[in-house]
Amino acid sequence: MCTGIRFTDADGAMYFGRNLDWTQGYGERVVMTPPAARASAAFPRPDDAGRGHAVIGMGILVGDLPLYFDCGNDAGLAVAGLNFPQSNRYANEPSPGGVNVAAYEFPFWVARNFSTVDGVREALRGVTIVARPVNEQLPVASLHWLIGDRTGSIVVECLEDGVHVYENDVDVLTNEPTFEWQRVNLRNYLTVTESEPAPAAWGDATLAPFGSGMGLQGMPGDYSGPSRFVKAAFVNTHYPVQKGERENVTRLFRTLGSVFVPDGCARMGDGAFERTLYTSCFSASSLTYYHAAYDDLSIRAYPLASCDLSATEPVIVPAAA
Ligand SMILES: C[C@H](CCC(=O)NCCS(=O)(=O)O)[C@H]1CC[C@H]2[C@@H]3[C@H](O)C[C@@H]4C[C@H](O)CC[C@]4(C)[C@H]3C[C@H](O)[C@]12C
Repeated sequence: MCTGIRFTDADGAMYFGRNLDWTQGYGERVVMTPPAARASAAFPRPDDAGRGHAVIGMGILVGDLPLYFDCGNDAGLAVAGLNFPQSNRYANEPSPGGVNVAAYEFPFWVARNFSTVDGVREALRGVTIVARPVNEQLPVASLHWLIGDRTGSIVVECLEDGVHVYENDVDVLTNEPTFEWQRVNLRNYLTVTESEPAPAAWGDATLAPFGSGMGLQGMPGDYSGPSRFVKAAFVNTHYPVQKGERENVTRLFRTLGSVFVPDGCARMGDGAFERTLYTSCFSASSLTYYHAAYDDLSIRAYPLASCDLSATEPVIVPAAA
């Protein structure tokens, strides 16, 4: 399970974040890729030459290649990959003469080369996303992606008939099934409300609400993809707009906290429990990546401005003091 969200503050600046729900980590760290770094691309592409956006996020380094789970860039664009194992169909082979991107490099390709969701949407018309493993130890991960900037967010899914790009008017993504299904399913919950219900008359009996929060009776509380989608969509679209970095980071962590997966509740087929290994937040206002791990309640900040942007290869970023 994983959940991604996006929203904007009172000044229109974007905050973007995710819960990474899984059984084990991959040795991931906060990685910053400076503008001048050259990372080897899986396929020859016009964007190979020259500089790109500075990118910061959670990932692993394989040689000179940053494999991001989620990241943001110096233009305020952010992207996150979430598990999508049943519906996902990447292309098996690259398309000759076209722009090909391996699934493992997709978040980096997006954050490296684009400044806006509009730019990504436009570019994706001609892109093939290819099922290519990183190496023998790191096979293909079946994912779909949430991509956001100050104007909104899109979801990218590879289905039977190719790459789909969906406008995301609730700014939330979880896991299976498809985004289209999850968006239609929200209509099952249109009667849930933040308001306290009025007392009801049942014959001679008057039934008074127990208190506030009862309007959400019927809101699912389990940890499945559809249930987390509904809950996160409700909270994300009802949380009052905030002003200020601290207030918006709080908003992001509290919203994702509403779908946080504690240990012992979601067992996988292999017997291990999934839990929210970390929650991250990218602030496009301050260009800071924030991170909190499952067993450490403090939120650590990694400002892009504190990184050595003149470096020539991706670097692991220590938390700011
Ligand atoms: C497992 C992660 C997604 C978490 C998630 O969505 N959980 C939901 C589980 S469920 O469906 O609801 O059961 C994904 C997100 C990013 C993925 C990683 C990134 O894509 C980077 C590389 C890519 C390589 O191909 C595989 C290793 C890997 C290091 C990936 C491992 C794993 O698939 C990650 C960490």
